Order: sequence, then structure tokens, then C-alpha cells
Amino acid sequence: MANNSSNGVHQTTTKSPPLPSPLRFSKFFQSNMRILVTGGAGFIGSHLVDRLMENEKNEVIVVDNYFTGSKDNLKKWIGHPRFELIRHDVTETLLVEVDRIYHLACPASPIFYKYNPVKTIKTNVIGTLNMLGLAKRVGARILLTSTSEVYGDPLVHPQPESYWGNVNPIGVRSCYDEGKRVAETLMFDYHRQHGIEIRIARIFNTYGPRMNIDDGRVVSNFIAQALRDEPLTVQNPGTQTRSFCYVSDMVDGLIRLMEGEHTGPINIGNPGEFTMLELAETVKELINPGVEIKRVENTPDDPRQRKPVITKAKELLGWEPKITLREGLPLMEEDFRLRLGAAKKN
Ligand SMILES: NC(=O)c1ccc[n+]([C@@H]2O[C@H](COP(=O)([O-])OP(=O)(O)OC[C@H]3O[C@@H](n4cnc5c(N)ncnc54)[C@H](O)[C@@H]3O)[C@@H](O)[C@H]2O)c1
Ligand SMILES: O=C(O)[C@H]1O[C@H](OP(=O)(O)OP(=O)(O)OC[C@H]2O[C@@H](n3ccc(=O)[nH]c3=O)[C@H](O)[C@@H]2O)[C@H](O)[C@@H](O)[C@@H]1O
Repeated sequence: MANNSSNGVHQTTTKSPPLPSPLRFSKFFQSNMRILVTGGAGFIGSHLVDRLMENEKNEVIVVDNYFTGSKDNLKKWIGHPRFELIRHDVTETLLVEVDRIYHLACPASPIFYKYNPVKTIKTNVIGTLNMLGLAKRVGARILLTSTSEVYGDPLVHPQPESYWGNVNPIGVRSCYDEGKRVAETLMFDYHRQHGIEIRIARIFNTYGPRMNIDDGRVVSNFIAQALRDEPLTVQNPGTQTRSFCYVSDMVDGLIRLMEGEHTGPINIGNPGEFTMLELAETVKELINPGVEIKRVENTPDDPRQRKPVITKAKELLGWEPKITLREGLPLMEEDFRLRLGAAKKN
């Protein structure tokens, strides 16, 4: 086990952050907080935007290239005076004046991030560099949505933030997991070298309404399959585990991290751990008891186990998840039924 005893506070800097734009101190400037959400048209991003827009002091700017996200996820905010939506690819520079940057832009489903791996790594590396450059120019605080995939196929279980991980640097998942690891490195280098205020969330598998129906991730696959009366495809061996966090809990954790005092990295996830066979059985029981469960081939480098240690999130952010898998699945089922036009039997 590679253990990092210097993780956390010792790696931070005492350098002052760059000054915010002079506009902040202008007597005509409204007291609103201007918040940029990259990848805000995606699954987690659009829920985050909903929550941020509830606060009348917030102005929200979303940039997205719509690779896996869609305007539909933000339709209720389009035209709102405190909301702006920009078609933009984060691998290109962006000039906006903001106080906070939630940097989510990156395809998250393995099917999509493996589709164009070179683009995925550019998004993670060049995209994060561009957002850090922006943060430096305007004195904004920036939060990166990193991932439990930085732990790779973990040899330590459950995973604390101090674990350095077990990642294949040349595998088919590396564009994503090594990409996020470099993104974390860039965040800390900008923090130490330029005093940028950074926050890093290591997100564990998150699910909920608005996931793409054909997203390819396991929860959306199983729910869509159950509703279409198609076999639930459990990839071998079926004993691999994941810990699933409902999206409203995730958004709450991200906002607490952004507004708190700690750089992270901090794991944000639900420690309830399930094998993929258990997940399939639960979906079958709750949504379609008649559906078949079918075993299919897995993909290379699939992590065998994953469960977050969330002591840091609890102690430093006062955060822990509230929604169990059994409570969250029916909420997602409702949304999928509406979108698939699948009425409830009985
Ligand atoms: N959902 C999860 O379980 C999970 C777990 C760990 C980390 N994360 C991270 O959280 C973030 C959001 O994940 P999600 O589940 O909402 O995924 P998603 O695919 O629904 O959202 C990603 C968004 O980023 C946009 N995007 C992709 N590349 C871009 C680019 N180059 N320029 C501009 N926009 C771009 C997409 O169009 C999409 O709207 C990602 O950074 C992901 O790595 C998610
Ligand atoms: O939370 C994380 O940190 C990462 O988790 C996921 O990656 P992964 O856990 O591999 O997500 P899935 O594709 O949903 O796979 C989960 C498990 O379900 C299995 N699976 C998937 C799909 C399916 O139809 N059947 C099935 O059994 C896979 O073999 C895997 O073991 C996300 O897609 C990443 O964006 C995210 O960063």
C-alpha cells in the first residue's frame, strides 16, 4: 500500500490568493456571487445549477459542449435573468468574470470517455489548465470534480483520501483516471505556486434522475432495462462492488466543500456498498420482479471494489449522505418512466 502521510493540510500554501476583479469593490457592483459551472448541462451539473439558482444572490453561467449533456436539462433556467448558457469547449480558453468555478466538464460514463480517449485526456488536462488560468486571472475559487477512479483497482478497502491508488497508466480507462489524477496535480500546483483557492471532491458513483437513458452506467442501464422488460446485464464476475450516492446528497456535499475552508481532496460518496448482482436483484425486486438477470462479459481494468471512507467529509464539512439506495432507486425510476413513456403496471 502506498500511503501518503503528507496528504492534506501540509501540502497547502500560505500564499495569498490572487485579488478578485476590481469590479467586486465598485460601489455599483451588485452583491451577487457570479458562479461558473463547466459541464453544467450534464447530469450532476444540472442538479447543481438547480440548487445554486435557488439562491437569489447567485448568478450562474454554464459552459458546456453538449457532448454528453443537453440543453433540455437546463430548460427551466433558459431566459432567466440570473442565468447564462454558453456553448463552449473547455479545451479552448474562456474569458468571463466570476467568483466561483465548479469545474465538472468531462464525460463520466466509461462508454463515453473511452469513445474518444485523446479528447477525454485533453478535456481533463487542457480543460483544467484553462479553468485554473481563469481562476488565477479573476481571483476565483475553483472546485474540481475528481473521481474515486483515481484509486484505480484499489488494494486498500475502503478507500481513504490518503491512499495513492492502483491505476494502470496505459489502460483503456487511463484517459479518464490518469486524466483526473493530472487534473488534481494541476490544482495543487496552481494552489502552491499562485495561491489559487482550490477545492477537490473525489466523487463516488452517483445516480439519479436526468442520467442519460443510454448513458451506459450501471444504475441507468438496469433501470432502463427493467422498464423495457429487457434482461439486466450484469458484467462478470458480478461480485465487483460499488457504493452509490443519490444526486441531491452529492450536490449538497459539493456546495459544502466549495463554501468550506478545506482544499481536500475529500471523498464525497455513500459508503453503502453493493455487488453488481445485489444491485440487479434490488432493481428487479423494486421495479420489475419478472425481469431476467443475464451475465455478460466485462471490460478491461474494471475496479473490483469501491467504497469511500467519509470521515473527512463528516468532520470537516458536516456532510453525510441521507438517501439510501432503496430510497433513491424509486425516485430515478419515476423520471425514467416519464422519459420512456413506461406506465406503472398494477
Ligand atoms: N456521476 C458520477 O458517478 C461521477 C463520479 C465521479 C466523478 N464524476 C465527475 O463529475 C462530473 C460530472 O459527471 P456527470 O455524471 O454529470 O457526467 P455527464 O457526462 O452527465 O456530464 C459531463 C458534462 O460535461 C460536458 N463536457 C464534456 N466534455 C466537455 C468539454 N470538453 N467542454 C465542455 N463541456 C464538456 C458534457 O457535455 C456534459 O454536459 C465529471 O467531471 C465526472 O468526471 C462523476
Ligand atoms: O464513481 C466513480 O468514481 C466513477 O464511476 C463510474 O465508473 P464505473 O464505476 O466503472 O461505472 P459503471 O459503468 O456504472 O460500472 C459499475 C459496475 O457495474 C458493472 N456494469 C455496468 C453496466 C452494466 O450494464 N452492467 C454491469 O454489471 C461494471 O462492470 C462495473 O463493475 C463513472 O462512470 C465514472 O465517471 C466515475 O468517475
